[in-house]
Amino acid sequence: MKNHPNLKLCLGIDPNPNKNDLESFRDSVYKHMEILDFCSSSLEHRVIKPQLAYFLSYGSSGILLLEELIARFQKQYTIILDAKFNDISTSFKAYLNFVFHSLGAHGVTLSPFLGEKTIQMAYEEGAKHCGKKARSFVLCATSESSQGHLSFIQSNWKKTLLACSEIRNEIFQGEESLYCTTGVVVAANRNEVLFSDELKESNLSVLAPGLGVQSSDWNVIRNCSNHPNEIIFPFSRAIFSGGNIPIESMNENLITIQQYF
Ligand SMILES: O=c1ccn([C@@H]2O[C@H](COP(=O)(O)O)[C@@H](O)[C@H]2O)c(=O)[nH]1
Repeated sequence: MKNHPNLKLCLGIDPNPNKNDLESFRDSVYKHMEILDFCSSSLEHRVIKPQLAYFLSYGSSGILLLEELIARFQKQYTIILDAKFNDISTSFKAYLNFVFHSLGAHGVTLSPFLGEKTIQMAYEEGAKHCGKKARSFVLCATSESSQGHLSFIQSNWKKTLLACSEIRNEIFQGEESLYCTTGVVVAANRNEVLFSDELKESNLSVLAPGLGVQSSDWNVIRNCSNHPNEIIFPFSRAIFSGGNIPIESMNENLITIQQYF
């Protein structure tokens, strides 16, 4: 990590206990928090990515726990809510209020399906609330995607990159210190996009999920060491295993992964 400041390890918060009850979920969330407490001084880049779906599945009790987690770690960490939100702009504004105002997260993942206006809103709202700490990521090339009729959605990834970088240039008008707040999701197993000239020239920040349990080739991290973009690699199950393993094992997993950075 010290040698490659563009590469950032992100702790993915996906609490998913084997037992399907609120008490087990709460225990799992608190185990994640224990590691976050422990890491808040030792990790060089402190980025976390809570997956909204797991919290939502416990209704209002899950959301209360998410609020607690974000309030507790908001200062030490950059918090990206993995929610993949979008809607028409009036409704999307309410999603953004939830992320940046009610929760106090620093960024969100969003779908580009409804067009440029909502991407602009997400990038602007992030910078307005969190300045340089903001990070919002538009889905571009995901770790799972259609191989059938719907593959057209992602086959135009170059246009997604172009749209995002043009929106960023338009919003920030050369204020380059804010460029890092705007990004795209390009999964770590999407080499054709991750190592493309288009992505490198875009200067967009990259959220690259898909390592850990989804792929065993963690060398992609080292292969990115000369990449010009900021690349954030989230690891969830490979560290926390949904919260189903002892804290000591989580720590060991984290140490193994850190060696790749
Ligand atoms: O393309 C994508 C976009 C998002 N995700 C999310 O990232 C984590 C991955 O968890 P791991 O346990 O590290 O595999 C999860 O929350 C996904 O919803 C993704 O995997 N791929």
